[in-house]
Amino acid sequence: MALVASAAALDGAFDSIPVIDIRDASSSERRAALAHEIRNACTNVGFFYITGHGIPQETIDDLFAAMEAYFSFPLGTKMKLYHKEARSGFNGYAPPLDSNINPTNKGDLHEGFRIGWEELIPKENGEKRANGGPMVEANVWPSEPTGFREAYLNYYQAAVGVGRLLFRLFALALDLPDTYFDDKTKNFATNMRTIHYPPQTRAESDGIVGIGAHSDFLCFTILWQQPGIQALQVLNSEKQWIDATPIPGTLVVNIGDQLARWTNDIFRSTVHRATNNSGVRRYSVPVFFGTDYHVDIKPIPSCVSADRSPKYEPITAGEYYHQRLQMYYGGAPPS
Ligand SMILES: O=C(O)CCC(=O)C(=O)O
Ligand SMILES: [Fe+2]
Repeated sequence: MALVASAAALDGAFDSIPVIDIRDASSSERRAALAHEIRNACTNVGFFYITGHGIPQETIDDLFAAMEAYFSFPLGTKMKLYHKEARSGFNGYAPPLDSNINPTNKGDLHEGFRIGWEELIPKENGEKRANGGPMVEANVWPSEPTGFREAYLNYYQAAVGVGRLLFRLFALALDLPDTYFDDKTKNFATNMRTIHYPPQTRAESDGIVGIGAHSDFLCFTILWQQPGIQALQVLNSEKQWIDATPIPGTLVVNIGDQLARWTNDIFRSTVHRATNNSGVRRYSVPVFFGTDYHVDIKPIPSCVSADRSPKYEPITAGEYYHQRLQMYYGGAPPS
C-alpha cells in the first residue's frame, strides 16, 4: 500500500508499544521486512522498542556509574557547569525545575547533564569537526568523577551508530533511497542528556511532574531507561496514557516533531511524559538526533497526495530547533 494510504488507514489508538529486533539490519532480505515493521510503528504509534541494538552492556553500565556518581554531588558542585552560565549553549548541567516543558505545569522535577558530539581522542592537526555549525555546541566536563567524559562519550558514540542505522531504516520505511539522510546528517546534530529524577514526593496535582507532557522536537530520540522503574507514558489518540514499561536489553525509539513535519504527520511525533513515583531515584538517557543546520524540512513527496496536502511551512532544521529549545530551556542563544 502506498505510504499516504497506509497512514490514512491507521488511527493511533494503540494500547501497546511494538518491539522491533534490528539485529540483522544489514542483511538485504531482513531490511525490507524491518523497514515495513518500522513504518507500521511510526505511522501508528510513533514509539517502538529496539532489541539487538548492539550497544555493549558494559558501555551502559559505565555510563550509569558515571551519572549516578555525578548526580550525587552537592548542588553547588554541579552548578559550576550550569548551562546558563557556562557559555556552552545548552550543554552542561541543568538543576531540578530548570525546565518546564509543558507550560500548564509548574516545573519538571529532574536534573540533567547534556553533551554533544566530540571525539574521545581529538584528531591531530586540529580538525575537530567539519563545520559543525550552530547546532553543535562545545561540551563542558566536570573534573569528577574520574572517567566521566570517557563513559559519556563512549555511550554517545555507540548511540550515534544506532542512530545512523535508524536514519537508513526510516528512509526505507518512507520509500526513499536508504542514503537519503546521509548528506543531511554530516555534522552530528546529536545531543545526549542524562537525566536524574528524584523520587516524586509532591502529588502530580501540584503541577510538578518528572517531565511534563511533550513531544520531542528533533527527528527522533533513542532512550535508555532504567530497568525496573515504570515512569514513562505515551499518549494514544484516545487520550489514554500507555505505559512504556522498561524492557531489559531494549532501547526506546520515538519520532520527534522534525520528522513528523518532514513526513507531513505520517510518522507520528507522540506526546509522552514521565513521573517517578517509585520511591527511589530514576535515571534515563535520551539521545536526540537532528540534521544539519541548513537542511530544509519540507514534506517529502511520498507523504503528500491530493487528499493530504502539506500541513507545515518549510523551515530550516536549525531555525526550528532553536525556536523550540529556547522556548523550553531559555538560556543564552548559541553563537
Ligand atoms: O525520562 C524519560 O523516560 C523521558 C525523557 C524525555 O521524554 C525527554 O527527555 O524528552
Ligand atoms: Fe521526550
